Amino acid sequence: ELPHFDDDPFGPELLEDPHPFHARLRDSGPVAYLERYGVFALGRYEQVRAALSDWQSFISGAGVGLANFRTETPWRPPSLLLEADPPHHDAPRAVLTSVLSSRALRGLRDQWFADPESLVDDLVKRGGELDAVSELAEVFPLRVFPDAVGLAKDGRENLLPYGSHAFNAFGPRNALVQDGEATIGAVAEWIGEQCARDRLAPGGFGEQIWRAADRGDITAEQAPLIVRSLLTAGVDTTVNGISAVLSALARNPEQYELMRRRPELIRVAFDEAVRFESPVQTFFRVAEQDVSLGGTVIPAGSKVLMFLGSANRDPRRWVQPDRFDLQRDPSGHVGFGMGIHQCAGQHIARLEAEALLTALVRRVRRIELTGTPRRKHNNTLRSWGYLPLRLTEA
Ligand code: HEM
Ligand SMILES: O=C(O)c1ccc(C2CC2)cc1
Repeated sequence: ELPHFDDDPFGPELLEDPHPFHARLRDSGPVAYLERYGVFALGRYEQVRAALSDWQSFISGAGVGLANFRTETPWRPPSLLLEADPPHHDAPRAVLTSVLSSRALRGLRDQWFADPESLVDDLVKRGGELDAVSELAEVFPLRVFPDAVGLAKDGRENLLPYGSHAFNAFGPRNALVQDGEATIGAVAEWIGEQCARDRLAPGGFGEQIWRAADRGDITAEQAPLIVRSLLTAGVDTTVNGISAVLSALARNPEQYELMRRRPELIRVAFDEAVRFESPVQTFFRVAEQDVSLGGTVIPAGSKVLMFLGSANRDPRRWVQPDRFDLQRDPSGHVGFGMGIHQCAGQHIARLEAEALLTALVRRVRRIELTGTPRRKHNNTLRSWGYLPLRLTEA
């Protein structure tokens, strides 16, 4: 018998603390049904990974939020990657894979590693007390990533509000979405303008996407939408990934010590934080045809909600999943997704985190919480709004 839940995963209680619900969902069975939204729910690693990998049965082209694009008008033209299936997905994906490849990022490594050194130096000299969200996690990505895309200097304050709204819009049209709708018009207009070729600095990721259109790899109509993907997915995610790793290190000082002794663990630390916190908590799919999963037949046309955050803490897959542990191997986590839609920007995210953590371990002996952190609620992002820390000089 299919377990039914009337919990609201997009309500304030579960956005504040999803873990008890995730445990009930996982323990209820491989597939469940959320009555409030009329969608199927996957909480276990095995089924989330299966749905992410089977893109023919679980499609993205009808939207990866609650809205079904077959019956509802999207709030913005659909993404050519995230909200597309093969074959339409193929060319835009190939272009971004090439533009954002780890080889392509080698040129950025030196300047991205230099930037946070001055930032951390200033914070430590100032006594090391800070709100790590507003003074670190929201600062560093917004200094390096827009430059790498080739954005103009002014108007960048639109990037975080745009991303927050886009991530809220994957959920139901609750208060979080309605609050964003009041101001998103001007913000979305600014974002759209920045995707035009003449706004993008030569050599940046944006202009490289336009050059792919010159080569005929994609069309000139597709180019600005692919740039829009970078602006939508490239900022809020890394801000929350960085907050997540700083929060985890502050709560586990012995892990920070270990990372200082063994800097090769820096890259593990970020992926372990992405597994542990799952900055991107959920995504939907639509069943293309009747599909059997975990002993349940999911009828064609159904929306399926994948709880990435729950899968990343499934004790059926992870030993002591609720521990932030730099000596585990976090590979295989679904925090960046899995399969053909797996995060196209994961190398960017890892490089930003590696740069910041490298600057920290050099200058800071200890990171500790100095107050009560506060969450920032979003329908899709797991996010800190306030993270009071003290950085003790090494
Ligand atoms: C900690 C940081 C990040 C996290 C946790 C994250 C998470 C994810 C996840 C879960 C997906 C899969 C979506 C799905 O399966 O429907 C995804 C896809 C994607 N991400 Fe990331 N992401 C991060 C950073 C970035 C950055 C920095 C960029 C761009 C520079 C980016 C661009 C994209 C794009 C374009 C896709 C769609 C790929 C496709 O559909 O083929 N992401 N990301
Ligand atoms: O293509 C896009 O616009 C896009 C928007 C949001 C994401 C989330 C998963 C990081 C990915 C892509």
